[in-house]
Amino acid sequence: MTARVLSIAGSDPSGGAGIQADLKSISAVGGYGMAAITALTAQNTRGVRAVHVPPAGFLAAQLDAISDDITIDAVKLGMLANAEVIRTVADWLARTRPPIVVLDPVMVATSGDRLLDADAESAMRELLPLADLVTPNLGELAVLAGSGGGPPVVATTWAEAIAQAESVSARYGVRVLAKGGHLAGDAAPDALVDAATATIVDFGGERIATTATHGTGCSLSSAIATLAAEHGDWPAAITEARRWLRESLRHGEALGVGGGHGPVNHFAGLWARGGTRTAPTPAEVEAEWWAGIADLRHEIDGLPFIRGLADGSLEREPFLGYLAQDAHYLRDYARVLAEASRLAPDAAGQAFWANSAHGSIIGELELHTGWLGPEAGTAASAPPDATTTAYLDHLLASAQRGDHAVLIAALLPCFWIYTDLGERLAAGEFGEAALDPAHPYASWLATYADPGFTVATREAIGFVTRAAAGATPEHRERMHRAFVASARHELAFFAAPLAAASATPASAGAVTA
Ligand SMILES: Nc1ncnc2c1ncn2[C@@H]1O[C@H](COP(=O)(O)OP(=O)(O)O)[C@@H](O)[C@H]1O
Ligand SMILES: Cc1ncc(COP(=O)(O)O)c(N)n1
Repeated sequence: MTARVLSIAGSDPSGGAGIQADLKSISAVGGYGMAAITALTAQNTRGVRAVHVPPAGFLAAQLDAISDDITIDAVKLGMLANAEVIRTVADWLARTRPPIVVLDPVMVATSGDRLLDADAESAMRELLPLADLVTPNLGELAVLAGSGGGPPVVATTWAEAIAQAESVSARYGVRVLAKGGHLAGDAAPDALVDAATATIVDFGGERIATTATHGTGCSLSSAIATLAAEHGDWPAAITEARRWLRESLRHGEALGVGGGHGPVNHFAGLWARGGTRTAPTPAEVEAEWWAGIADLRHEIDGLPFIRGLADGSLEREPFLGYLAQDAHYLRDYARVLAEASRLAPDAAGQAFWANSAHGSIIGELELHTGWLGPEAGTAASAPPDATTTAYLDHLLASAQRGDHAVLIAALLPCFWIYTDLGERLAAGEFGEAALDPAHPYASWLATYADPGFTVATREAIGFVTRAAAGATPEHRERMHRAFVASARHELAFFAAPLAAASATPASAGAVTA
């Protein structure tokens, strides 16, 4: 299930920190993001120019509006601005008890500007026990570890930072993620410290050379809240959030946002892995693929073979020659359908393609006991011609490559084009003669319009278009190419019987797999 995550934080109009960063981070790691705004800042990558804190009552109204309606799986707390805001949030937390609360105790921006009133630090301490995890940077950790008496002593070594985190964890009964982003040196370690279980989990990592560190704390805490809701395990959530943040940090500068500390690229990984491209629905694939072979279908409709078949004027010799090639075709088509069954990813597909293989070989046998019986003569015993061989080679090669989705795309035109032709012949679209019981090929035309075949074709279209809709764009394109190649072979196949008598259509000569 998608974690529903609420950020309660300030707004950064430059989009790198605050709720803007939170929503991007929650989305990037797979959550549904919500945001209740505590404060508005006027800031960019260089610094904070002004802060406006709306009345706390309005924050309470935002929070209640959400919790009255929506199940919240995790809360991330960011900039809380002042003591009144903190108390409003604390009240709401005490009433609603969200299952996961991650507190990023934002006090000072990367630029050095204050984001929390100095007199609100004690209110922040009261909030700590309501959190499951607090994620201070070194400066914030020093404030929380201090007594509030003298000035905070910021850790200069990682060992000092861990010691401060242990004392904060023990004093406030909260897990602490100490963050080493502001440490001097080549390392940027973090550590999860839990005094209750006396455990420290270290997350090592070299420092990434970049100026794009605006909003790293916001982004990390939001990602951890989301992933903790999903995993139910803190170290696993932190490990994954850090891996994602580090990938995003590496691509921040390339965004070219601002002249100061720029944002990380929250979606760098998703974009690189194809995340910006939308997927068509199966119905859209069906419409696009069918429209894409409209010219080929139109050419098939106009072939002398199809016209002669429809009006009954087609000579017996080329008709039987066509059936003989069809018999050769069906025999190998059945083998390729069987291979599609073997490669099918699920039982439904396995059953469908096996059943189709059976139907195809039965069709071939019926041709021999019927039209191509012993009295049919020489046309019926012709070996596979070049057109039949080329079509079968395309299908057999698709089977050999072992990609089920591409294979069933190659198999589809034979279902689809035949069914469409059969339905339109039976509807009289090619003239009334095709409906005459005295038509010389009446029984053959009837097999085209077989309702069972129509049902199978609908199913085949469903299997192929669902696979295409779920495929990557590249994979879908390979499927489409195999589909179009087969449609071209269909045209050539219908053109071949009369190819000697009439000119070969231009596109039928240009068949490529
Ligand atoms: N240059 C960097 N290279 C790698 N990780 C970094 C770098 N800067 C910050 N981080 C990581 O970003 C997260 C935020 O850390 P930090 O900068 O310490 O907090 P904040 O953004 O709250 O000031 C931590 O996981 C930290 O390790
Ligand atoms: C609204 C808002 N919230 C938080 C931060 C801190 O982010 P960082 O310390 O990573 O710059 C910020 N700059 N603005």
